[in-house]
Amino acid sequence: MSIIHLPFPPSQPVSLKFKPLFYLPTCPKLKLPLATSFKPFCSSKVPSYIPSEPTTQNSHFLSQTFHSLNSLKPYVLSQRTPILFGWLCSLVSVYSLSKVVANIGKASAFMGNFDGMRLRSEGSVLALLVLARHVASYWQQAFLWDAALSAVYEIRVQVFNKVLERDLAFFEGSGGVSAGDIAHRITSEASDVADTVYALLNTIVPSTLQLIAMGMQMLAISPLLSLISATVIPCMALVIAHLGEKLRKISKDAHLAIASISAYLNEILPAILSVKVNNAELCENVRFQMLARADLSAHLKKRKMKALVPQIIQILYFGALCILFAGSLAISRGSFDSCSMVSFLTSLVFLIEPIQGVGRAYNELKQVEPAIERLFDMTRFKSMVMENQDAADLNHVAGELQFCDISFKYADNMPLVLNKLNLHIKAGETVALVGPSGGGKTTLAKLLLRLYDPSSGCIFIDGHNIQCIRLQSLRRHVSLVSQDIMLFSGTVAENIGYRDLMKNIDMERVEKAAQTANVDEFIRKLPEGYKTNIGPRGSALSRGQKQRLAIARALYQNSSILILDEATSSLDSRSELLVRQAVERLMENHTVLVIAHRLETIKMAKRVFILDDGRLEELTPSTFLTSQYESVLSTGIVI
Ligand SMILES: Nc1ncnc2c1ncn2[C@@H]1O[C@H](COP(=O)(O)OP(=O)(O)OP(=O)(O)O)[C@@H](O)[C@H]1O
Repeated sequence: MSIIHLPFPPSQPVSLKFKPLFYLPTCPKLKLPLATSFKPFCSSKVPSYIPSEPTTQNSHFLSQTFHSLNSLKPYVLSQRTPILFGWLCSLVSVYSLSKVVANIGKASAFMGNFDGMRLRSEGSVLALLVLARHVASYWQQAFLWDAALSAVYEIRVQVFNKVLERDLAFFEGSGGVSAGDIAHRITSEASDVADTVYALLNTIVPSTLQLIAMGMQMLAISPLLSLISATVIPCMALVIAHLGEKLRKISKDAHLAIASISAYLNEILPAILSVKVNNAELCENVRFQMLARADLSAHLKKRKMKALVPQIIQILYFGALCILFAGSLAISRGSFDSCSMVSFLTSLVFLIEPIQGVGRAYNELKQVEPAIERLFDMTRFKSMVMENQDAADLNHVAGELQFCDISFKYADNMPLVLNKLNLHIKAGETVALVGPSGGGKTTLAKLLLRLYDPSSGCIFIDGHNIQCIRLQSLRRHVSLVSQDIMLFSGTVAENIGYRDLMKNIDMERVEKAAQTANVDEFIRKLPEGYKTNIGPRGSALSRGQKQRLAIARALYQNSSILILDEATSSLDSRSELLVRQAVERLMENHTVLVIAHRLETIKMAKRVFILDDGRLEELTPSTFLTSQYESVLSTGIVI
């Protein structure tokens, strides 16, 4: 292993469980290892992979608990049947336990009198009762887990559904939430919610039943002793509430720390090629160590607190038990027999058990509150791209496009990307958009698909304002072949026929689209032809093959309007020819808005527009190929 020599003396070892690769000084604020060369990442705080969230720390902790419980309520109520069965089982379990407690005193008396016969019969009754308690307890847990996991299944599905409904702005831009963070909330944090729902369900009825049953037993034996025992409960409740609140705050940091790791990994692993070619392994290692270190510290704090809470409760519990035990002995002298004494103390032990259970459930709820907030936060939003109530479906679209006085900026504090832009494209026409990088070409395409709405101005398709067309209908008639090719894990056929993934993919149409896109020959050479899996994001394919597959998908969709955001990177001449032929066929019978980067593509267009600084200017093909050719080149078109 090579040793990395850093330009400063080693100070503090990175105290992780694995062997440290190198030693780094500590970032004082965070107690994180800091390499001077990586200062940008940790000059003041851990790199943020999740956007800062609205802080709710000032609101009252009980209102947060109610808020969290309110969010869970409809999902838990939908699981009434297993919950009721679980609670019925808990009734049987508690009934058996109270009988055990009552009989155990009698059994101890027969044991003292050496009455073998009575002892045997009482013993078998006790054994049956114990068995009944365990069987009922098993079914209680099985039913309540069923309810908790099913409720979280419903939550997951609903949250993911809402995430899909969110505007594109939620996922991109400087305030965008990273895919890793969303994945973490829906997977790991939702699992924590299931544990809490179970703990709550297991507490509400079973613990209350046990508390009542044991309390009644005790009251029947000695009301005075029971009253003294009852004073312990509010004291323990106060301590548990205080510790629970502390745990909630610590848990929030732990949730954010692990979500940051997840977001980071989701960003870096798909870009592993860039990491390798830039020799950035060391840099990424340090970045990961910083995030892992922050997570280590946050989780250690949480675990320590979680370990401390039961200890404090146990000490209180045993302390109270000892005092009560001594008190009971003193008071009981002469007031009730030893048999009642055994029953009273056994009831007391089983009375404290549900109190501990309530404490545990409360702590579970407190530590999962941040996860519940983060999960449901994604479902509370007001969409910026709204569908009009009277929006209509378009059955047939010829493809005429009109952009009228379109202005747009991504946020109020950002500059205009498009500035009073006007463009008219006739049905079936191919128009090329060229211009410098960042000129707003992709933004214009996003507006046409209503991924964003313009700040002012209107877009018309066949004379219909797109704000009056149902979103589904609009996106059925407008297809996008994006520069970032959007392929998924799955077979070639599923990728081409993506639109019909939930229906029956029409294989005849898939093959026709593939032939038109010049990709059929290649597909047939794959080990399983159209059934070959193309790997994550189509990683088993070359760039040219991916592009042609994306074109085949657009052809399969058969939309009247196509937006082709041409990839900037050049291909070898054969692949280029195959892609160009595919694009040419794509242009037949479609209205095509091509964001062009190659001269060959530009030549295919009927009209060429340059989009620069938010303004649009038409270039005639003759001027484009002569006098303005150089200037267009200098604006960033790759030929
Ligand atoms: N989600 C976003 N949030 C904020 N600003 C954005 C967002 N997307 C793009 N921009 C900004 O809007 C401007 C136009 O971007 P756009 O992607 O439309 O340019 P483009 O002409 O397509 O560039 P290229 O040819 O490099 O793809 C750029 O300045 C860019 O930084």
